[in-house]
Amino acid sequence: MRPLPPATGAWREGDPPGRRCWHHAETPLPLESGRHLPGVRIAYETWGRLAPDRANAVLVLHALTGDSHLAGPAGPGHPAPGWWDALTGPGRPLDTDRWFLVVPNALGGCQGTTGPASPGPDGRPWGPDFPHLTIRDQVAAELLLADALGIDRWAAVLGGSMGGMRALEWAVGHPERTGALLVLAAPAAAGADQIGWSAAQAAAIRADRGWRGGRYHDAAPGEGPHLGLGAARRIAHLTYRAGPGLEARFGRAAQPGEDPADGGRHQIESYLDHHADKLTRRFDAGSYLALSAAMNSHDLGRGRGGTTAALARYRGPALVAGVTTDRLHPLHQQRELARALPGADPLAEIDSPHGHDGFLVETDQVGRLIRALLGRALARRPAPSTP
Ligand SMILES: CC(=O)SCCNC(=O)CCNC(=O)[C@H](O)C(C)(C)COP(=O)(O)OP(=O)(O)OC[C@H]1O[C@@H](n2cnc3c(N)ncnc32)[C@H](O)[C@@H]1OP(=O)(O)O
Ligand SMILES: N[C@@H](CCO)C(=O)O
Repeated sequence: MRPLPPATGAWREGDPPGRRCWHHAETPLPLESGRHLPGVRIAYETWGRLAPDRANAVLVLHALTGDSHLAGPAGPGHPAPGWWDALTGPGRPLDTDRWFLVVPNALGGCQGTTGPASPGPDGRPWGPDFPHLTIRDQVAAELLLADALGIDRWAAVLGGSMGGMRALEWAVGHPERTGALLVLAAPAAAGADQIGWSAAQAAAIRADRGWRGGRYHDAAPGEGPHLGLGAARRIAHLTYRAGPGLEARFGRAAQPGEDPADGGRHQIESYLDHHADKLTRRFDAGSYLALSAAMNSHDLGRGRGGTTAALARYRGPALVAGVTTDRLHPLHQQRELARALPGADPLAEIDSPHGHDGFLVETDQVGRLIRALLGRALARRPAPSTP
């Protein structure tokens, strides 16, 4: 058995609290663009115990503004509570008595992993000089983390939205290391509609005077591009929810204490203000743009002879699910994935009025899918092994 490399999980001066960090210091990470990213740090968290044969490791991949905090409350180092908290723990779908869960913050992110706010080669924040990233670059970094942890093959790789894109790239790019695959609310390739919504959000950020061409990380507190990021979140949040669901929830109702006939807000306006305010307190605008660009780069078929040929590379067990009311990554995109993946079950539908965010909100339904997929992963494990 290979020992864990000594640097793994070591806390270094400057590392964020509440996470383990792995530093890939030896060589710069080669990127799809031809550029190289030096000094990559991956922040990650784990739950459960790695079995002696290392066959129970499951990689769980977060969406655009998520991070490594899969479960647990908000607290020092964790600006938000765990995004699948209800699904994680002993006896839960992500059963920590059985599985060793590894959750990295994506490359380009802002919760510990190297991103635009991280120090660049001159010691100052990268800002606009941070290299363009693709989903494949993010997976390349996660591959290095897997190597550092001594995990040759994940029992399963799971993810939703941007996490689903990375899960798909793991399966297609590294099928021998992907034991089973669960993809939620993600497409085989980003389409015009998604790229268009993303462009509107990027324009909102860049229009903010505080953006300063992306060189705002040294600005005084409160002088960053918060207004632009907030506007981007409002646009994005509408794509994460469904029109009829918002209609049923808010209709034309006035925010209590305000009168829309006299310049006050409707409830929906206040609700979007709230989500914008929350995000600007926990997220970096440069990361938002870098990760959005990575999502726009997503195309499984690029350089692989097209989507169908790419998906045929992965023959392991797979489950693909979409949300019935998702207007960002509509259900037909997941249906195409389920049809083209040789080992996939028929498309699973998450029945929800909440739109794209259903993969975060509908925990009962998502939990059943995770149990089904991990049940198949368990059946494929080479030999019994307890953590
Ligand atoms: C659970 C978490 O916070 S996850 C944190 C990390 N986040 C991620 O990884 C993914 C990003 N997260 C998200 O996208 C979202 O937070 C989701 C999908 C998890 C939110 O799902 P829901 O809980 O269903 O959100 P919902 O749309 O009902 O919004 C609830 C919030 O809106 C607020 N709200 C509702 N109506 C109004 C209104 N009229 N005016 C102002 N605020 C309002 C609620 O008070 C609540 O505030 P809180 O989140 O600060 O407690
Ligand atoms: N609401 C989620 C969905 C993105 O897919 C997020 O902010 O990460």
